[in-house]
Amino acid sequence: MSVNAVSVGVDDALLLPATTFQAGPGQIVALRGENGSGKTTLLRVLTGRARPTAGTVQVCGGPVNERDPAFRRRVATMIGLPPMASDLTVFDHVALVSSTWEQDPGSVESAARSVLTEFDLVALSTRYPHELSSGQTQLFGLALAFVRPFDVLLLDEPEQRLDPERTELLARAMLDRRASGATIVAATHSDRLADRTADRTLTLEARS
Ligand SMILES: Nc1ncnc2c1ncn2[C@@H]1O[C@H](COP(=O)(O)OP(=O)(O)OP(=O)(O)O)[C@@H](O)[C@H]1O
Repeated sequence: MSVNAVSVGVDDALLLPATTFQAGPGQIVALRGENGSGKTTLLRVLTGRARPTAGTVQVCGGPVNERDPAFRRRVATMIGLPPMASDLTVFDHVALVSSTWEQDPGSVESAARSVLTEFDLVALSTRYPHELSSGQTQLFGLALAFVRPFDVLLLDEPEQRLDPERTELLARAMLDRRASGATIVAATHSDRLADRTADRTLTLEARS
C-alpha cells in the first residue's frame, strides 16, 4: 500500500491534510490523531469511498476501485457497523459473508464457527442482531470482517465498546492475520491496542 501526498478537501474544508506512508504485507499500521484529524477520511480513501483531492494511492499494487470484484476480494473493511438483517442470526450472517468469499462451500461452516470462537460469540450464535449488547454488536461486526479472506484490512476504531478482555481478542485476531501476511491499517484511540499490535504509528496532526 502506497499513499503519496494524499489530501481530501470539500469546498473550503480540509478533511485530510497531505499524508504520505507505505505499508507492506505482514505490517500493522496504527492510525492515530485527535477527533477530526482525518483518520476515517484516510480509511475511506483507501477503500475507494472517498476520492483524494490531491496525491496518489495504490492498494495491493494497483488503483483503488471498490466496484472491482478483484479489489474487493483483497480488501476488507470495517468502517462503522455493517448493515444487518433483522431476521438472520449471528451465525447466519457470518456464514453468509463466508460463503460469499470462500472458494470451497464445504469450508463455510467451519470458517464461521472458527471466527465466532475467536471473538467469543459462540454462545450468541443463535441470537438476532437486536438481541446483542453494544459490545457484542461490535464483536459481531468484527467477526463479519475477519471471517473473510483479505490481503488488506482497514479498521476504524475497532476497539469501540469492547472491554479489555475482548480488546485482547481483537489484538490476537489482528496479530494472527498479520502473521498470515495481511496488511492492516487501524485507526484507534486505544493506546492498549496500538501498543499491542502496531509495527508503526502514523499520527495525523490536528488542524487549528
Ligand atoms: N462532508 C464533510 N464536509 C466538511 N467537512 C467534513 C465532512 N466530513 C468530515 N468532515 C470533517 O473532516 C475532518 C476529518 O474527519 P474524520 O471523520 O476523518 O476524522 P477522524 O480523525 O476520523 O475523527 P474521530 O477521531 O472523531 O473519528 C473533521 O474535521 C470533520 O468535521
